[in-house]
Amino acid sequence: MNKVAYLGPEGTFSELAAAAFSTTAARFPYRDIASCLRALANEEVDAAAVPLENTIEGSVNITLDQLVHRHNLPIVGEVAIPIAQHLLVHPDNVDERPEAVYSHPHALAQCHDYLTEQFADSEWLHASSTAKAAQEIAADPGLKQAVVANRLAAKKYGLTIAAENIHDFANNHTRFVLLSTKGAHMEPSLETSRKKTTIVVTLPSDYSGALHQVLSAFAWRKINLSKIESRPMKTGIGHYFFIIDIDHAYDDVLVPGALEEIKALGCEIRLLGSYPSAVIEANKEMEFTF
Ligand SMILES: O=C(O)C(=O)C[C@]1(C(=O)O)C=C[C@@H](O)C=C1
Repeated sequence: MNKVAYLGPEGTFSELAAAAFSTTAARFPYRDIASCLRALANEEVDAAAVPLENTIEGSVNITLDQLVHRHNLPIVGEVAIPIAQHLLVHPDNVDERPEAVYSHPHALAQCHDYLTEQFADSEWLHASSTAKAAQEIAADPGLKQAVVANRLAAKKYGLTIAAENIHDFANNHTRFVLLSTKGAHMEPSLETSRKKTTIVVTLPSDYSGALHQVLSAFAWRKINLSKIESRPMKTGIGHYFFIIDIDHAYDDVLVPGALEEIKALGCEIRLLGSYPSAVIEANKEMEFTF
């Protein structure tokens, strides 16, 4: 893989994930997740590294919805990386109380308890990414705002860490997926024996027990599912599809039979990918490549 798109600017968690997927690929920052996926669809890049789910805040809906409704971009790898959120301030403002806290909405949500305790009276402002907030605050000390971002962003934009590890739960990880239409794959050092398959299931119609029947096809074969989530089909209230993560490869002995059984029930199945899945533990230094 030569070029990988990520949510920029430099210093986001997405850039850390892109570097974890490949230490050699050139990293290309984009202004939002939809632009990363468009760049891949338009073949400006060979791959995109985008967040899918966080242990504290849950799914990144924009990624799920873009993958289901807008594109046909296969998932070729997954890595869960540790997320340590810090409070950063401009070095000129270390002795002042910040007038607002600025960051990506997911980062603010991961620090909700801390921010409620420390900054209940301040405004919490949304940025397009953690590093974007850091970049803007670094450029204008007059703003007197604090930023929630990682250590890499502090270093890159010359901000001071005023408080460390402000996320509300210790085990904070975000799952990122690598998407590619060009046969890109993740760093061999990350490859584990764990394989996962993600499918989108649409039920034929809303009748009692429909989802139960789908789940039974997995249950009696003892196929473990690691996630099931309903998302709106965007066609009307009460219309949902299900995104299901299966803890096995697509061609694993019992999986094809389960999927055939679900199709025989009249369900539509779309494969989003079958891929190796890795976890980087919290004690591993993530900024090693920068
Ligand atoms: O803003 C960033 O640094 C990102 O990479 C985005 C993002 C997200 O979308 O959840 C990624 C990981 C963290 O959970 C917080 C923010």
